[in-house]
Amino acid sequence: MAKITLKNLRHSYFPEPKGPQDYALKEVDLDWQDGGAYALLGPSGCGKSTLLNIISGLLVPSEGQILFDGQDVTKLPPDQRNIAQVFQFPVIYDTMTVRENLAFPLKNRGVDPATIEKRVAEIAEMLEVTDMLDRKAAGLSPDNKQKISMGRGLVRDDVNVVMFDEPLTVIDPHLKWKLRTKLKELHQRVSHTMIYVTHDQTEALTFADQVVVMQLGEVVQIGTPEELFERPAHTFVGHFIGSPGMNVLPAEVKDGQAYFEGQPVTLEGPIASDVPGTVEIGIRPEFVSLAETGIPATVSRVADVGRHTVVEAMVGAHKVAAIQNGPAPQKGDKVHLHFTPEQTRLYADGWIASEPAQKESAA
Ligand SMILES: Nc1ncnc2c1ncn2[C@@H]1O[C@H](COP(=O)(O)OP(=O)(O)OP(=O)(O)O)[C@@H](O)[C@H]1O
Repeated sequence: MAKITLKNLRHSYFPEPKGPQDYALKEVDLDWQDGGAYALLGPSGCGKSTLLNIISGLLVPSEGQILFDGQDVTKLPPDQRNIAQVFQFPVIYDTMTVRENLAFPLKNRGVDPATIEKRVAEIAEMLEVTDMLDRKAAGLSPDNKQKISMGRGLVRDDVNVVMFDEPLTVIDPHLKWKLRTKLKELHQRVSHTMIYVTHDQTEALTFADQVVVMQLGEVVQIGTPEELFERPAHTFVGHFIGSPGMNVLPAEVKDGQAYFEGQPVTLEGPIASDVPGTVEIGIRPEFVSLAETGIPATVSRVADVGRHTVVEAMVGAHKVAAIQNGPAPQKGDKVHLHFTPEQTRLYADGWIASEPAQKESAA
């Protein structure tokens, strides 16, 4: 295993890129720590596959370097990078048994038969496929085939990184959660560096210790699932993670005070008195409550989603979502909204511009 460093990485599919819009990857500087469980999360077209292909060696970046434990591998072909990859669709040999499929990557590398037998038995036990070892792969269900495909990715213990590219695409929805949890457990047992590529926040947040969020060819935030939820560094992260996503509301700043629709709003911490660019307030629906006083609003929609109610209320022309655990109002009700100050952030041109709340000193 290795620490993977991406240094000043940029990639354009155009031979002569004219500006940032021509780059699929704009500027990526990243360290993937040895043994980490990472998710690469972002919408379709944000550059996830481009980044993955650069790490695996299928693509040489237009600019920048890839280092494995400090060694430059930018120009090395895939077979010299010692990487295991699990794709969207199972890559297994139908004519072989499950045992032969799992053994294949080891046999290919000349590993001795006793070690192969031991390792295959371990991986089969972890994936709960021991009873299938002597069955031909052709007869397996799609999810079992994908399990074997994952097993082939995990069976070698000498790889630098195991990369999963949307591995649950073919899996039935009711089995997805099972495999997702299994993968997390497998990471804890085999402790390989793993990179899990997905556009699905649930998959990313369940699997990863660190989530790398990408948008339009850029990394917008790297953090634990809690950090991404608690304090999104960019409004995109706030929108993309959470259900519903963060409210992003147009704001004004005068003399260090933020306003939404003319109403003063208390933020988590200090801001510069003159915040440049487009200014917005970000507050998650979990931290908006209906109160006696606050910002006047009219309820426009009430949705009971089981554990709680999502209330949408209009403040002028702007919709604000609030998660309510108590009695729900009705459509058309006049209400007041209260934003929890420690959870209310300011964003300038999309990026966070308020300071975190000052912790009281223990003096
Ligand atoms: N071979 C290619 N030639 C030209 N443009 C490409 C090529 N591959 C990808 N792109 C463009 O590069 C950008 C990033 O694409 P990429 O496939 O890396 O994104 P992604 O996040 O993996 O999306 P998806 O989840 O849909 O695969 C997109 O604008 C895409 O159209």
